Amino acid sequence: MTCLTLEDLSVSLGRTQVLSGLDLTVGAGELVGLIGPNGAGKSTLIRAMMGLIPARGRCLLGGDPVASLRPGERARRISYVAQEREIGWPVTVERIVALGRDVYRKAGRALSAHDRAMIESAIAHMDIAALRHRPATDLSGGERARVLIARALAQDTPLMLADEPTAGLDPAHQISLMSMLASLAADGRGVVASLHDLGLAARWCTRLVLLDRGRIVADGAPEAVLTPEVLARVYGVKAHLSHHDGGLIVQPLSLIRPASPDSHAAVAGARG
Ligand SMILES: Nc1ncnc2c1ncn2[C@@H]1O[C@H](COP(=O)(O)OP(=O)(O)OP(=O)(O)O)[C@@H](O)[C@H]1O
Repeated sequence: MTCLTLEDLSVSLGRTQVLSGLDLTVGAGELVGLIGPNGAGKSTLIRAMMGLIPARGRCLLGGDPVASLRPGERARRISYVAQEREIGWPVTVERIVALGRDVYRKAGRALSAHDRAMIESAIAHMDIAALRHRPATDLSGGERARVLIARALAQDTPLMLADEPTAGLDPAHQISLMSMLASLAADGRGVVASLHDLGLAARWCTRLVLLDRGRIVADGAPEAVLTPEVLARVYGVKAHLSHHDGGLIVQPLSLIRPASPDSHAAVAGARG
């Protein structure tokens, strides 16, 4: 089943064309890692998938144009973890996570037993039980990130879009988060996460989509996308690639040279 379809999607911000002619489908059961250098367009793409910025072409959510959905309907179908982790109000962590259930409740109605169960499950998955009564404004960056991911989890949507969800997390919480995203996908949801850590992307994602200067230059299994040639041309790095427990290990080692201007054409053959 397809969760999300992009057809010839392009986005301009100001006078700059940031995304150009993207075609992509995300299926139920996929954990798609969106990778690419700084400025490649990952956040812009996630925001366009959410219908938060105007785009040309089509972005369909289960067949419906995302821009046509009312905010409440969209929030029942996609959860979104933004790159920004600012929390403006000094409300408790528990209340922030509970906001994820607001999309299912009429204003003023009490939380149902199911709402409470989803909130508790999200709190447990993100290991924030000890923080639940703390004002969210007093938390560290990584703690705040885990609270905002828990809110998205509590939303319990068929598709989750997460913009750099592992940024600022310690290694244990990074692994625990990626494992949880993989279980969401294994349960039949679609998950798209932008990632800079190529090791995590290779280890956990079922598929990688590599963006470079607003275009998809590779799309496929981690082994097909993260080749030495692609890493050199798109990121300008030499990396050590190996296998452990049947999974790909990627460790960037050194700079080669900046990605060349003709990198789009050169790596086009890696498209899946
Ligand atoms: N409002 C804007 N007007 C013009 N250009 C913009 C605007 N917002 C973003 N951009 C440009 O769009 C490009 C893509 O930005 P985006 O944040 O999507 O990249 P990214 O891949 O998420 O980068 P990073 O890995 O650094 O977070 C960048 O070159 C950025 O400078």
